[in-house]
Amino acid sequence: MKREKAHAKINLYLHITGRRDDGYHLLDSLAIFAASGDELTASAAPLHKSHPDDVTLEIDGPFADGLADCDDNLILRAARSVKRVRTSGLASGLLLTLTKNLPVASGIGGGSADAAAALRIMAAHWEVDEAQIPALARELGADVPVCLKQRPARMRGIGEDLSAVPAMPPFHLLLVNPGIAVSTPAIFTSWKADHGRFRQEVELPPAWPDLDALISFLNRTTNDLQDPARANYPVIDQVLTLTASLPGCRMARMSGSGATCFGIFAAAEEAAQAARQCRAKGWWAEAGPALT
Ligand SMILES: C[C@@](CO)(OP(=O)(O)O)[C@H](O)COP(=O)(O)OP(=O)(O)OC[C@H]1O[C@@H](n2ccc(N)nc2=O)[C@H](O)[C@@H]1O
Ligand SMILES: Nc1ncnc2c1ncn2[C@@H]1O[C@H](COP(=O)(O)OP(=O)(O)O)[C@@H](O)[C@H]1O
Repeated sequence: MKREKAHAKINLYLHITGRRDDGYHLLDSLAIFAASGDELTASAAPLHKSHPDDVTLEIDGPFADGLADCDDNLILRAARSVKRVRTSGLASGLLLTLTKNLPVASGIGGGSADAAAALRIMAAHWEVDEAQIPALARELGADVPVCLKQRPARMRGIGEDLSAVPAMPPFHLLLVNPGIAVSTPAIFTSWKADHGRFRQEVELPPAWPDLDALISFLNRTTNDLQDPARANYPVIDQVLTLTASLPGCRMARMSGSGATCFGIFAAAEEAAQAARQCRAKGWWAEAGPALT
């Protein structure tokens, strides 16, 4: 049995720097990963001639219902991509079980992280040239490449142009989602309708020696998708206001196209206490170390 964690991706900042002819937006974003995540387990299964993907997917966990209407899970799309590039026949199929711990359509790339985890598992299980995996990831979605390694990275292009970032100090993340699913394309469209202006790329410092340095850097950045998301979903304002007010919170911001917001904390216990207070509002909230 093989087990892979599909960690939540957090955009610490997200600037829109341009737009391609196909409508995709060019980004400059600093992505990191949280301890929270989905889990994907795989075990070998007999081959079924009738099953086109040689993969069977079962879904459990607290947010499994959020995928009930999804007729083409990114994990199965990843399986079909791998099938195209496999170099040999199969000795066995795969039974995959996704434990869906992350809210769906929530700005923390859960589906992308699941797809990347599936690519890692299937590349190891079947004979696949590792060098082909990044191209498959790019085809599956703009956020999938960064989720392959799950390490802090600067994302440019539409997300596929990845580069290393200065070392980060350790810190703790609070993730809060008020229970609404947000459509990524709709938020990009709202940004445009709101006359969003393209930004210059950010200049990264050579290092962030401590959390104060990281916070003061982040305070000079923004998430360009936050205002359009807040305008569409006022509850995001409530999440940001509460998160920012909780003891020990050094900054609060929305991730990706929302609605999940994050708080940055120096101390684990303060982040854990903040999560309890957010859960008392009926929101999903988790706290844990940032994977810096
Ligand atoms: C906004 C971000 C920031 O990391 O995160 P999430 O909110 O999804 O977590 C990502 O760029 C989302 O990546 P992902 O969710 O994989 O996007 P895709 O499936 O490739 O694209 C969905 C749709 O979003 C829009 N899109 C996506 C990425 C991008 N750079 N520009 C875009 O305009 C397009 O309308 C596209 O049709
Ligand atoms: N394994 C998966 N987990 C989550 N969403 C998935 C998955 N497979 C397909 N999807 C679809 O992808 C969309 C984006 O989901 P997700 O990655 O959770 O959000 P976001 O792009 O906001 O970070 C959802 O609307 C869902 O229908």
